[in-house]
Amino acid sequence: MVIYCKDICSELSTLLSSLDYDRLFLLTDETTEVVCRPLIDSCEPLSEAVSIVIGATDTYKNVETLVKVWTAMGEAGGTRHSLLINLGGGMVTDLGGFAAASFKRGIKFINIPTTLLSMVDAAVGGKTGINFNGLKNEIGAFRESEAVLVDTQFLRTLDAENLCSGYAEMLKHALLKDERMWAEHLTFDLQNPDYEKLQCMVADSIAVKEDIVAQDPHEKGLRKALNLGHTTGHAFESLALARQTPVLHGYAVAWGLACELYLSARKTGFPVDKMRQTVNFIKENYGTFPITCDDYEDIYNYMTHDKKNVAGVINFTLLSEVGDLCLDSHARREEIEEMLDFYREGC
Ligand SMILES: NC(=O)c1ccc[n+]([C@@H]2O[C@H](COP(=O)([O-])OP(=O)(O)OC[C@H]3O[C@@H](n4cnc5c(N)ncnc54)[C@H](O)[C@@H]3O)[C@@H](O)[C@H]2O)c1
Ligand SMILES: O=C(O)C(=O)C[C@@H](O)[C@H](O)[C@H](O)COP(=O)(O)O
Ligand SMILES: [Zn+2]
Repeated sequence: MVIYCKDICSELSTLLSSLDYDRLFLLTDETTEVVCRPLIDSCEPLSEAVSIVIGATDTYKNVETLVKVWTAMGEAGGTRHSLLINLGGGMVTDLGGFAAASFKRGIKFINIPTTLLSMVDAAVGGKTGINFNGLKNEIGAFRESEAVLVDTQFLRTLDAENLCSGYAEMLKHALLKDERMWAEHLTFDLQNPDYEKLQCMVADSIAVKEDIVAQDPHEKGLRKALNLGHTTGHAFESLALARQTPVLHGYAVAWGLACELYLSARKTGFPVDKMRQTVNFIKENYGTFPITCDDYEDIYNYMTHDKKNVAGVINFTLLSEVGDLCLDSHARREEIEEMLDFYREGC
């Protein structure tokens, strides 16, 4: 359930009074604790909440942080009837969601997304988890939150890079939806954003995700659409992590979209002019991820761990048109290398 808030404190109070719980926990990261928590602090039930603060950024979306959260909840008397509020970006909602899914075999949680990315994507739809063994979201569970409280006020303090990062997932949703939404997203001035317009676009973007998740919550089929750009994007993200120069998830997704639209044009008939327009938008707003032919082996190996794969075959989500999905599209190693050649030379 997504609740669009005009007054987040009163919406949160109403929600909390409708839920049955014994202890309340509030999970933040070191940044959201300082810049976002003040926006909800006057919500009266929060005065009773046990606060858990973890490190900020994706390097903390790991098992050590998860242990810290489990330990804090256990030591403060958490039970299966406790409730966790995740206040933060996708790192907090993914890790907090998984902590809630696993503590005492599962407790209730509420997501309050504070980045653009977590509003339109991470906080919605029930995918929770952590990075492990150098791989993105390697360990996790599907578990839906009780509610997602969306308040775009939080975006006021978000830096430009994280805004761009979230926008990449919005562009992905637009590519999945239709030509009107795609064109609207390519003409939006991301360097000088119109926040009022963005607010409407956020709601449209969430609607795309909610609609797909409602039809296939556990990614048996249709939900693989939401992974467009991610077979390659996650490989780039893991490679950057291994190089100890992490990149924001949305940037990796944008670069992955550029690659996978090329593959779509090559294999499933996606129109070349639309591929070029989208790739140009990505180049202008996200730059390029530096790779050489020497990285191909590592990138390919990361792709072999993608969760859409079956029996050793690497599966991509491709498009034959904006809004027309080709799920479970295979690509041979030579085709993947050709895609990476295009990326190195064309981007
Ligand atoms: N579960 C899903 O369906 C799903 C979907 C997309 C992405 N993800 C995951 O989400 C994560 C990325 O999420 P993210 O982009 O939100 O990153 P993030 O949570 O790391 O937040 C980015 C940075 O912004 C700071 N921040 C958060 N809110 C802020 C605010 N309002 N003002 C100022 N700073 C703020 C954070 O402290 C952090 O430093 C990745 O781990 C990705 O794998 C999950
Ligand atoms: O909600 C989904 O489904 C997605 O795939 C959304 C993605 O944007 C997100 O990055 C997700 O965490 C990726 O999941 P994974 O299963 O590929 O790890
Ligand atoms: Zn993503």
